[in-house]
Amino acid sequence: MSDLETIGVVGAGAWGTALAQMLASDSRSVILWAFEPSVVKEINAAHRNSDYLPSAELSPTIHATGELSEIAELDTVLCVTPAQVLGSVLAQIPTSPRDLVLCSKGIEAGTRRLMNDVARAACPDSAIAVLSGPTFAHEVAAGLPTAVTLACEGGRGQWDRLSPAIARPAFRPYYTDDVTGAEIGGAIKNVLAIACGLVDGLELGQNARAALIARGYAEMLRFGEVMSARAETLSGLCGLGDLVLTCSSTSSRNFSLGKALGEGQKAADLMADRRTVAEGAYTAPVLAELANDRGIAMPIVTAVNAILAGDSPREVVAGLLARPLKAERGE
Ligand SMILES: NC(=O)C1=CN([C@@H]2O[C@H](COP(=O)(O)OP(=O)(O)OC[C@H]3O[C@@H](n4cnc5c(N)ncnc54)[C@H](O)[C@@H]3O)[C@@H](O)[C@H]2O)C=CC1
Ligand SMILES: O=C(CO)COP(=O)(O)O
Repeated sequence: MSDLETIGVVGAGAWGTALAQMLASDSRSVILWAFEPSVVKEINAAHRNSDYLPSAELSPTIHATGELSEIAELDTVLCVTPAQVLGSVLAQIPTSPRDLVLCSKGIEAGTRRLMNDVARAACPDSAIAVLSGPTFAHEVAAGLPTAVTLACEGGRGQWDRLSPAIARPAFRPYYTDDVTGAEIGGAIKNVLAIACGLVDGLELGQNARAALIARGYAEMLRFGEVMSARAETLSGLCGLGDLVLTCSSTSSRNFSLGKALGEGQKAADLMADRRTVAEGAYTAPVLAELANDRGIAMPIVTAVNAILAGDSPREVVAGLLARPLKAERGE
């Protein structure tokens, strides 16, 4: 048995399972909470999670559980549930872990809260950090080189505790204390990835995709400024880095959702009975509402939201292209 700190991971979808595998790569114990009893059983019996991360043979030092009380006693807990259920899952943890590292990417519908606000309300005694960046789960589970932003609200002191627990030779966190910026980058890029998938599905070409990435990034910067995120954070791994990854690959569930919409499938059909999460579909409506209320110009986010609500992709794109010409920056 290793004498390294045991780390908790809440959520055994693709990303929670991949993070558990990465953390266990130095033979430390990881306790992984799963929502479905069948997933707990399979991880403990066969070291596999065939529902959510079929590519990986998991480390035997990963112990799965369905009891959140097993996690509550640990000092370091990574939270990797879908964004819309983070609050309800954390509310069931009996005590506040010392450090909660948030890895979900989204904005809570209804309350319009970022994940750090959701977590702080549920676990007021925990110090919050955000781990976000360009990270396809199957690549991290395979040990491929990956870099992330680790935003620590507790500043350098929290970073000094967390970075040795989380960094591995092929997994490099970079420090910031801009928790809001780290969260905004991850939430918005999912919506923009749907837009880039739409461009692919509609066969609008690679120029259009590059234009969407650049103009989408301008929307991210405008939103970030109003929310007091730092532009330098959004230019890093958790913003531009993740935008480039997810806007360029069908490995992204959000990109694939957009592509299917562009090819003519209906959003309601694509979302029905979906087991894996495409967070951008939940973030788009709340982000469009926030942008509208605060007077932030976010035409691409608004367009994605309209298409998810059933509008014709071709008509929405025609509307985007017909907008008045303007300066590239500053309006
Ligand atoms: N998959 C990836 O490559 C990455 C995902 N993320 C983020 O991580 C978060 C989780 O995504 P994935 O691990 O990919 O999930 P997933 O799409 O692989 O699986 C869905 C997860 O939701 C859980 N779930 C469903 N209903 C639930 C409920 N009522 N209560 C609690 N859990 C429930 C399932 O047990 C499963 O763990 C998302 O916010 C996503 O944006 C972030 C970086 C990379
Ligand atoms: O966030 C991700 C990679 O950084 C995963 O993207 P998707 O959720 O679109 O698959």
